[in-house]
Amino acid sequence: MAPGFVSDPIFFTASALVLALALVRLFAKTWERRRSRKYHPVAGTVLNQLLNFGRLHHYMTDLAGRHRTYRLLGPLRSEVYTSDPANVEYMLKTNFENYGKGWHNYTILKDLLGDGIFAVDGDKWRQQRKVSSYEFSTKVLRDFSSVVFQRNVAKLANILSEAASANQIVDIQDLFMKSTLDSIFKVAFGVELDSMCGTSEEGAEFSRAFDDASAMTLWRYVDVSWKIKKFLNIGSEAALKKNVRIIDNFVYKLIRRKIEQMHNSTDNTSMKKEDILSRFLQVTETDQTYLRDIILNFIIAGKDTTAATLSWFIYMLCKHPTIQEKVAREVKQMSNVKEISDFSSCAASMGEEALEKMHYLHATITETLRLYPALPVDAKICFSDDVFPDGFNVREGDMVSFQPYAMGRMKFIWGDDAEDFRPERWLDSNGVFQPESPFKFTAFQAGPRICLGKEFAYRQMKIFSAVLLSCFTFKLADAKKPVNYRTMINLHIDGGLPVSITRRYES
Ligand code: HEM
Repeated sequence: MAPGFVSDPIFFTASALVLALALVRLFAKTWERRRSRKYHPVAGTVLNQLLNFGRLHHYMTDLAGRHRTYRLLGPLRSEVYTSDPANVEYMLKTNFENYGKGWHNYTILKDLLGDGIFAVDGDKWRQQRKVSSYEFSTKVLRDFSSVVFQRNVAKLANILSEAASANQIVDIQDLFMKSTLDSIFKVAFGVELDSMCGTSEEGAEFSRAFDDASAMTLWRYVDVSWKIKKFLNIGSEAALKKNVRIIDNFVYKLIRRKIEQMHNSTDNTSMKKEDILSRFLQVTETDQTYLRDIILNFIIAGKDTTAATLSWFIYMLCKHPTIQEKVAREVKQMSNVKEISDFSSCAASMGEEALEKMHYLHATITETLRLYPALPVDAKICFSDDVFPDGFNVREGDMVSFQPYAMGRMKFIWGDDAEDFRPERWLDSNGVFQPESPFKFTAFQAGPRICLGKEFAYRQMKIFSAVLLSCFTFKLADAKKPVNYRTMINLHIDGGLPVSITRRYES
């Protein structure tokens, strides 16, 4: 037999030994590396979130006060929560590609939001972002939406004026929800819903179903048994399914009507440019499910966020009457409204030029968003092992969230008066608004996925508040009743905001 290495027992044993040693060293090194990795402190478990569900953001703020970044352990994954601006910048911008909605968020959000911009990553996101950003930057949309906001706030002022005459208490949050729903429907889909004046029972049913479905979708983040419930069609999942059916019926009807209008229109070119839905219809007319998803995402973006912020804004002004007066004085001065003859002409005086001069109003809205951000927590999934700027590791599959609500209350970010409502913190010595880093003031997110409707939202909120504060003063109907949020995707006031209204003008 020819001498062969394999048949030599000494050589064989030596090779096996070397290989075994190399494997042991590799294993030891990997183990050592793993062991020496530092992870953010564990502050509790997701069970604690469940137990604190009704006061979830208070609970998370308490934890953030103890650890800038912390972990909560869960049965399936670890959850990392950060309020550190350096970490936020890293995940939203520096290493953007490594943090996204991921499969986890997608499965939770899918039943309500489908494949809409809020739920997806990658090409689906890029395509919707591109078309929507173009639409939002056009002057046509800006001018058209301002007119819609002015018309809707004039309607709202009429309702409030009647309530003032009758000494009636109104739920201002409910009215804001309806008027912003009307506005977004008109701007995005060219449809007059008129839910504010109550002419559409169907619209009211849709709005209710949408709110409930949004609360049940958020519940999935803390309810580990949601998939079983969905399979068995029981409890919150059965209710979610029912609400989604109401939403779908409404939206599909809207899409079919729009397609019909487009087909019947003789002047097809102008028809196609009219609203955001028409624009998307040009891209993907046949896929109605995809259109349904796009629509619902715009509704959730445009309705709840703005209405909730306006409600907290009025709440803050009721708690701080001197600030309410100061805003009203600035609005009067900058808009040149001498007396209120009718609400439509008052609204028409809130043009872009006048609004731009209202720095104190801008600061007061921004201060509201600092303490009451419409999206209190924002979760991403980490796609591969990573190290945050604070030196701690995050693992592939971890859910990583930044927390606008908790961040707005952190002394290490805003100073000792972090919890005080103080619009002046946003103004320089000449009273000019000074923006903050979006990684510190995270209400609109930051980086490539920063809110697309930020300018749109500010314009709507400024037009609404300028008109309402020119015409009325607001007081809490019951100053002793505690005001809290309802835990859901957006930060709504639980049970609404009942206020009494007095006219600022002679009737
Ligand atoms: C006070 C009002 C608003 C606030 C605080 C706000 C905040 C936010 C936040 C935090 C995100 C990131 C959400 C995520 O992680 O997916 C976002 C995204 C977005 N917002 Fe807003 N938003 C407001 C109003 C609006 C309005 C009025 C519109 C449009 C009508 C709008 C359109 C969008 C869109 C399309 C996105 C998705 C961007 C993307 O993923 O690329 N937002 N907004």
